[in-house]
Amino acid sequence: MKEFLENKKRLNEKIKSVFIHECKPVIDRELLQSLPHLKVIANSGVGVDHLDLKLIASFGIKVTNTPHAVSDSTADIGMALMLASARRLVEGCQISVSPQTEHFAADWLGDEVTGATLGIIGMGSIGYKVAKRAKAFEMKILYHNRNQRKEEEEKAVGACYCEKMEDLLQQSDFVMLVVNLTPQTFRFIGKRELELMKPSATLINISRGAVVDQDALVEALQNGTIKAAALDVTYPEPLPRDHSLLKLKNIIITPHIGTATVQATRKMTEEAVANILAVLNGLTIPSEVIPIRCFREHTYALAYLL
Ligand SMILES: O=C(O)[C@H](O)CO
Repeated sequence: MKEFLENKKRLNEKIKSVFIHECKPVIDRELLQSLPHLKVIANSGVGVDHLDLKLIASFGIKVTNTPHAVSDSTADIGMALMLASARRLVEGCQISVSPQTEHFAADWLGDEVTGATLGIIGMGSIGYKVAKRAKAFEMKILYHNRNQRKEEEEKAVGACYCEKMEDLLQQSDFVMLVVNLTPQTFRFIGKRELELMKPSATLINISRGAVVDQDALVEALQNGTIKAAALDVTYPEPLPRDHSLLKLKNIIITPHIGTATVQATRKMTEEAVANILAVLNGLTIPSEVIPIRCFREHTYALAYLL
């Protein structure tokens, strides 16, 4: 145990120095070579686009994530962004605190989500939680899933499957992105896709910033191709202060807070610990991430095991 703690301290020192120098710990070949006893990288969160899974696997190191812990809080952020955008909550808040409040126009109107069509792109566990919430708001739900049709989930929430994403884009009042970032979903929503959307539609992104072509989004928001956007994720994060997206009025941007709740943080830690213990004890790993083609940016947590 003493040795374990000493090694952990040494690892923490190493990781800390990477944080200090680069503001994010890059898990590269050099770092992995310097950690010959590393057994598992336990990611706190579901997205692993920041990890080079093949490289890590080539060192015999396991990668795990926490898909169950994040689904409620991330689905809540999706709903919060949709409602805030539809009801112009941020603008309303600004009007309330501005000295010009008395000039508040009586025709200042938002939209109701009740009865509107929500198109969910990516019906994984977060997408499904979004659909359950949208059902309670009496929305019409469409979904597109690249891998497989989810018939059970479809029935449970009364969702309609769109085999072609184009159909979903053309019919939805709100389009919510809930896909993983992979080479296949990189810039998944570009000029063409935005042009397929209704001019009255809103794009909501709770997945990863790079899923959207941000230049095309700026253009679409400036020229009225779509009505508004609500993003919890951008590329990069945070956006440079002079970025065009930050100058637009018809956008809400939050700083990637999908999992930033007390409850999700506790659940992520519990899930990560369960994963680590399973690797240590040679048991079935609750949430192992199998290497596929992936993106790599940074990582959140490392577990150093003897
Ligand atoms: O991937 C996740 O779970 C969240 O976006 C936190 O990074």
